[in-house]
Amino acid sequence: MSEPLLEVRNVTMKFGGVTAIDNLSFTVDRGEIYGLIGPNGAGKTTIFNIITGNYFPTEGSIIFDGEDITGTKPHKVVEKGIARTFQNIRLFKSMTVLENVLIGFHDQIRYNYFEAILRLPRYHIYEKRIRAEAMGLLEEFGIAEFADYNATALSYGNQRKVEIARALATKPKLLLLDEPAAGMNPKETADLSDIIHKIKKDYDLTVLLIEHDMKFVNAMCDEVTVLDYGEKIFEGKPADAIVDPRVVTAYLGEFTNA
Ligand SMILES: Nc1ncnc2c1ncn2[C@@H]1O[C@H](COP(=O)(O)OP(=O)(O)OP(=O)(O)O)[C@@H](O)[C@H]1O
Repeated sequence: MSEPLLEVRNVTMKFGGVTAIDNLSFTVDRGEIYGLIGPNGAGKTTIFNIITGNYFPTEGSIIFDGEDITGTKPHKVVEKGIARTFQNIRLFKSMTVLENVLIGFHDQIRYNYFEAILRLPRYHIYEKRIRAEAMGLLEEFGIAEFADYNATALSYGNQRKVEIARALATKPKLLLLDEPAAGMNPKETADLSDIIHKIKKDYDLTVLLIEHDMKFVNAMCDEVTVLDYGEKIFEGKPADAIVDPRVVTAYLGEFTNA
């Protein structure tokens, strides 16, 4: 039986006179890969920002794992088990690939400041364990050989993998991916969808993703919600979305080449 992990309940978001989200509700079940699609400006990123606590909705609520998390601060949302990646990759440019992933482990570090300064045994034990876990993630993503490279020296596709690895380091139950395939070539996109399927299984994840690439959505998602001007115009299987007249009209035939 399906069990809800994330519920977006009657959410409205207004920015001055602009209604970015209009009374939106949808439910993401545990273990699902759920897609949020829609033309530019439809409100997809705004919904991510509400889920992650970056925006407080004008109306409505966000229920995660049975708890109302509406308005919870972003770092607390991460602690509750929601991690995200961004439309424009956000890596620490002056850090190595490994250091970027280590940042994701930050919240789990159980030694205090003095132990760190004095380099006491507990510090070393945790540091070693965390580095091994971070390297394990890089291996899983096939980028361990670049661990000591500067993050920005990697190809776009590999930088995206580093960003997802960093999100996974926070041990999320729900992973939010904002246009993960944007800017990738077909080979990188195929590679990415294999990885998302694999990590979903290995880490017992639920995934909510925003995407424009309908081929990718079709290959990835169990279910989709289509937004247009902040309103839900379709909910169901991706294969049904691309033949739905309201969806086709909203995209003005963008799918014909998908
Ligand atoms: N902080 C903000 N202040 C004012 N308006 C905003 C803000 N954030 C988003 N909007 C507006 O809300 C609407 C939805 O934007 P949003 O970025 O969520 O769309 P999107 O579906 O993610 O688009 P894209 O595919 O281009 O990323 C747009 O009209 C946008 O201009």
